[in-house]
Amino acid sequence: MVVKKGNGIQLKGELNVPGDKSISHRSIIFGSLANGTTRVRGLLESQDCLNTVNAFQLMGVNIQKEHDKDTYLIEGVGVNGLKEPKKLINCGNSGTTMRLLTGLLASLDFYSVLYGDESLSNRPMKRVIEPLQEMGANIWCRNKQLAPISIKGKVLKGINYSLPVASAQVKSALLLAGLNVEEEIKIIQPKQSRNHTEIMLKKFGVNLVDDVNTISLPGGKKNLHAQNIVIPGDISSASFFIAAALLIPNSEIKIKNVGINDTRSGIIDVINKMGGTIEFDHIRNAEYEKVADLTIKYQNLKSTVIEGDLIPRLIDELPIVALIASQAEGTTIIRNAAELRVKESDRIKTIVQELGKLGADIEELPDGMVISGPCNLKGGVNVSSHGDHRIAMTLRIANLISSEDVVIDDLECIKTSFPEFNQILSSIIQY
Ligand SMILES: O=C(O)C1=C[C@@H](OP(=O)(O)O)[C@@H](O)[C@H](O)C1
Ligand SMILES: C=C(OP(=O)(O)O)C(=O)O
Repeated sequence: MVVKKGNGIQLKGELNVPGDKSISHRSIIFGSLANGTTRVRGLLESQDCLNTVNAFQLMGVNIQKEHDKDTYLIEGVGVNGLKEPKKLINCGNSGTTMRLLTGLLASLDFYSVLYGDESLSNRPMKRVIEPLQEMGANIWCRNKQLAPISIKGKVLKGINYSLPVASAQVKSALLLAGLNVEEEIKIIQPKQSRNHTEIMLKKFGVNLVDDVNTISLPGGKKNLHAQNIVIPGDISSASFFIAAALLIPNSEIKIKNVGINDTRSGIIDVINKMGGTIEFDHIRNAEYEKVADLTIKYQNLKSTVIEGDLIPRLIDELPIVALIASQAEGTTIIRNAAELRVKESDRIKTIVQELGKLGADIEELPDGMVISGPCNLKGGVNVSSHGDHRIAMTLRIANLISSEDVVIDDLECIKTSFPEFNQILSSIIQY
């Protein structure tokens, strides 16, 4: 039995994680499309979400932070009130910004161009472009599948579409296009993916039928009514601290106000399957999204199998789950997760490569990985985040449990989703 290391440190205390990234993007989008002023508390001010804010400002929406307060005010212009942007829209590193906007802009009567950084320029866009073209959209892009994307919006037809992959971004793109369509939009998903768009559309007063794997948006122009939104803490950001507390001896932390929507809480199920316990307090419903305070203590874990319906419920957490598995007793298998290959990096390849350099027993599968533990992470090497925020944060936690220091090439990319990551981590480390 290998002894897990915390290098003499432990994690203690209470913390809050910043607002949920998926819900933040959607608040900006629906707030901009509503009639009236939407107030958003706890918006995630990460680079990805700021790119969405900039996009709507370019299309004439007044979005401002209230002086000295944690609240953004969005003066909605109505579904047809956006103006043609005079500049190209920079989506940066954000797949959510690019895919959701492609859907929305396909049905609005003006010309626009979306582009992104090198990583985003290599991520698949055919998955949104193809069904939108089936609805009649005018969209052009590089090699018929990659950004930059040019759109000349027009009146679209309805669609009855079975998604080939369980993607919340594709589902949301079609629903956004559907806000301006006279016919029904019906989407059948192979597995349940995050449902924040469905929840928020209903909150803004749109009549939508959402029956687990079938979503129907009736035809006709929609009117969205401005709302007050309070954004829960992001469980994907929390997962790095959850992992650190589970793996570092004598740790005990409480993460307050975390969103635990069932379509996002797969990591909790996995920890339970590994024999671990996370305590939930003060479970409540904030604007249709479930929220709780989570207490996590150091504990011994065993291996498990992660597959099937669980995968979309923890897709962004799989890099940090791989690190947890490297410290659990036995062989953990992750499969049905080929989607990891088309994120900010090929996350199967990058996590296997980088945790492997630290000494983890980890192998690649075409659609996942096999990890045996517990293993002593030796560290003492240079590793790369590959410019991917979730790989960077996983390696930062791996550094805490490695015998020798790990040098990570690029930590700047963390600002994509979690600019306060280092500061919050430092605040709970005790020596
Ligand atoms: O809709 C969203 O907000 C997201 C959906 C997921 O992507 P896919 O839709 O590609 O599965 C996820 O990985 C991404 O971080 C955010
Ligand atoms: C995949 C992610 O985001 P996006 O697709 O929006 O770039 C992520 O945040 O891990």
